Amino acid sequence: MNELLTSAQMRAIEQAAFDSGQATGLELMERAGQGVIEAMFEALPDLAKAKAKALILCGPGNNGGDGFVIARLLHEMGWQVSCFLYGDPGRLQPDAKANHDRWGEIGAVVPFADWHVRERWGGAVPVEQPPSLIVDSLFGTGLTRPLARDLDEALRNLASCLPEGKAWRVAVDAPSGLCMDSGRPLDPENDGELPSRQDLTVSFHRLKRGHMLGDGPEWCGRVAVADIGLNQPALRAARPALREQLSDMVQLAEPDKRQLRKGGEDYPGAHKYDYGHAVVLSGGPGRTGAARLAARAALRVGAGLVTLAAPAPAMSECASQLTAVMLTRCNGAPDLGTLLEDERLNALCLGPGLGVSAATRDLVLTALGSRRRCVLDADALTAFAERPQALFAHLHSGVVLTPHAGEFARLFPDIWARFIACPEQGPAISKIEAAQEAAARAGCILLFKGQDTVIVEPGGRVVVHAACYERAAPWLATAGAGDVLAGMIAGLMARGFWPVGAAETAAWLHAEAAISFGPGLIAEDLAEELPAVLRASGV
Ligand SMILES: NC(=O)C1=CN([C@@H]2O[C@H](COP(=O)(O)OP(=O)(O)OC[C@H]3O[C@@H](n4cnc5c(N)ncnc54)[C@H](O)[C@@H]3O)[C@@H](O)[C@H]2O)[C@@H](O)CC1
Ligand SMILES: Nc1ncnc2c1ncn2[C@@H]1O[C@H](COP(=O)(O)OP(=O)(O)O)[C@@H](O)[C@H]1O
Ligand SMILES: [K+]
Repeated sequence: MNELLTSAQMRAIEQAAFDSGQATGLELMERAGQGVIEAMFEALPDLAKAKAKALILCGPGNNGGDGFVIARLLHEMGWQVSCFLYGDPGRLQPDAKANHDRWGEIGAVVPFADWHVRERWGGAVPVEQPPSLIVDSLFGTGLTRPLARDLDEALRNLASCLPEGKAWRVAVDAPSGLCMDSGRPLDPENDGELPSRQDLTVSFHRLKRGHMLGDGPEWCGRVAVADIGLNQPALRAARPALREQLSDMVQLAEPDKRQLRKGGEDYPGAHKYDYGHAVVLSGGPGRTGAARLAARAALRVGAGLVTLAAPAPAMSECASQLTAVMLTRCNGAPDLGTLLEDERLNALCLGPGLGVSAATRDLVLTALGSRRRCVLDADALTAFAERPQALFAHLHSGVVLTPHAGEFARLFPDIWARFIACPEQGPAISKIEAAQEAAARAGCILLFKGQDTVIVEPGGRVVVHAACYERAAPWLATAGAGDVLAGMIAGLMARGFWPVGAAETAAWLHAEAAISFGPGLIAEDLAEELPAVLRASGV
């Protein structure tokens, strides 16, 4: 249930269900409509108390078909329902047509040409009372191009007649106009501003990528997933073609709680060296804070030992601030080489506060040459902005790069340019494809930061940590939060986590610590919140 589907994967699952006789299209559509009704009354309890008047906007595809089911079911519950169709009833697909006709026995279907939004609900003389619920059943996973100008205008009119808060807005599967593979509005004319925000978006079977990535969460409002009775494991087992289509399934990040636990049945009498020894490289005087944040986080996440390696002039500054974290001198790449002769030092973190310089590049290349597991963040990335290839040539599968958007743009300018170009058709390139292409080029694990953090292992696991909806943690947008994340990944790698697993668990813990601490969070609080988070998650 922790998967994010593409539109094509959802269609493939649906097709496998038809082919295997698990369900018919009409059955799925009925369950979808029922699922929206149940989800919306559960998620929006005030809706039941509202004036029972609904406006259902149906589109030309199966998303519109779901809308006709919703219209009928709401009518059966005693709601007063108006149903509108954008599209030609004669060209509806059979299932949508069947539900259109069933609704037609109950009420009218107003064609788009007769919407006249302003005359109906706006201006000084409303001919009808406004609805308390607007259901967006125009386009779902089938959207491949921007909304037509006339439809877009009508929806914007409607939004201005019935602004947010005047009526509940529920989207069926997707807010119309949003590319569900990327979470990016297909809306070049309006700078990605869709006509309206939804209060709730009800997805079917699983979440789609667009619900969690990019601007998706902003336009979806909240999300619920309706079970429409598709047995994915059974379909997957029975249909080799489907297995293939679902092989690159993206997962939502989860912590590896078993591996996070210290001691326990597998390992009751472990020694501190059994949990590894992480080394964090520090910048010079006045620039040691970032590395200290990372080092403390590495220790809190459970590395057995953590050493901060600082240049001689910064030693006293560091010494005055450190207790459990150890300190050693490292005046540059040769010193790091000597330090790494101790094979117990098994995970490295370079970048926070290190400075953008040739010295940083030398440190990075020495670290990479040692083949230790390694996190490269911040300045360790920016130092290679002029010649990213000089970095990529030395990366290996034990390395995790943790760029934010600015660092990503410096290392992968061509991918970045394609990623930020305003999409005119779907499926638009998503942060997942951008990260996959970058990770393949770099040849190591890539954690692309942001509210939607994407973690990619080249040719392997793809994980998304989306800090949205109930996992929103806007307080993480604070200086030093990224340094803490880098330290946590290094600490987990020291403990023996595989790099991609370390990145996934760290991304989850990092956000969880922010959620647990709440507003007012600063970077120092993140590591200090970890014990509470670990305890609460049963570690
Ligand atoms: N896949 C499944 O398993 C299920 C799908 N269902 C519904 O079916 C929807 C997908 O249906 P469809 O594939 O028919 O697609 P949509 O109903 O989302 O879109 C209809 C069609 O419009 C065309 N189109 C795309 N962008 C357009 C634009 N901007 N302007 C005008 N036309 C445009 C496309 O040809 C597209 O196929 C889902 O979102 C969901 O609501 C549900 O009935 C339940 C089961
Ligand atoms: N609005 C947000 N919601 C959730 N997480 C966020 C948000 N903004 C930033 N983050 C997270 O906070 C961290 C910030 O890292 P970074 O940009 O490197 O900051 P710094 O360099 O100051 O440490 C990243 O892990 C990022 O994913
Ligand atoms: K929709």
